[in-house]
Amino acid sequence: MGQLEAKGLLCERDDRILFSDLSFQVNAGEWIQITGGNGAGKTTLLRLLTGLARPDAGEVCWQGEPLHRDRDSYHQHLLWLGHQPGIKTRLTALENLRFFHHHGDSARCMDALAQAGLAGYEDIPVNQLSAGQQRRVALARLWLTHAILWILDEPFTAIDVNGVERLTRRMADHTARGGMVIMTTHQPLNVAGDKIRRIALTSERAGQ
Ligand SMILES: Nc1ncnc2c1ncn2[C@@H]1O[C@H](COP(=O)(O)OP(=O)(O)OP(=O)(O)O)[C@@H](O)[C@H]1O
Repeated sequence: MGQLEAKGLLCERDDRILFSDLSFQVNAGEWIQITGGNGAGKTTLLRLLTGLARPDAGEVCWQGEPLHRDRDSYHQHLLWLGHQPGIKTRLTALENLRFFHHHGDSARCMDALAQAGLAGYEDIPVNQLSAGQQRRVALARLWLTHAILWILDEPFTAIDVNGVERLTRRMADHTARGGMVIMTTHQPLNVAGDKIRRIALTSERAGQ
C-alpha cells in the first residue's frame, strides 16, 4: 500500500511565494481535495506531487523515498490527468485508450468508455466530439488503470451533472478499496465530509 508525503514544500513563482513549509501525508484509502482560488498554486502543487516539477525547497516522497530518486517506478503507481485532456484528437476514442493502456484489450477499453458515458462514440475521431466528451475520453482511463494513486487536475471541467456523479462514484470506489485520490475542483463535491480531506492553499491553511 502506498503513502505519499510532502515535506516542507516551498514554491515561488515570479518572486511570489505560492506556498511555504507545506507538509502533509496521503495514505492508502484517502481522498484529498486541494482547494484555493484561481492562481493559488493548486496545479503547481499537483505537478510537484507527480514529480514533473521540483519544489524550491522540501521534497516529495513515495513510500519513504524521494520521488526524484526513482521517478519511473513511482510513475507505475500513478495516474496523472492534467488540466488539458491530453488526448490525441486525430485518433478515435477507442484508439486513444488503447494507446495509453497497451494491456487494455478492446473489450476492456469499450467497457471503460461505456462507464465514462461514451457508449456508441468509440469509433469517432476525438476532434469530432464535444469538449465534455473529449474530457470523458481522458477520464475513461479511471476505469482501466491499475495505478493506486490518482492525481487529477480539475477532472470535472466541461463534465455534466450525470458525468460528475459517475466520476465521483468511481473515485469513492477506488478509495474504498485502498486507492488514493488527490484532486482539484472548483465545483462542490457531493461527498460526505468525512470521506474527503481538504488541503487549502490559502492563508487559512493553518489549522487544516
Ligand atoms: N510556468 C509558470 N511560470 C511562471 N509562473 C507560473 C507558471 N505556472 C503558473 N505560474 C503562476 O503560478 C501561480 C499559480 O498557478 P497555478 O496554475 O498553480 O494556480 P491554480 O491554483 O491551479 O489556479 P486555477 O484555479 O486558476 O487553475 C499563478 O500566479 C501563475 O501565474
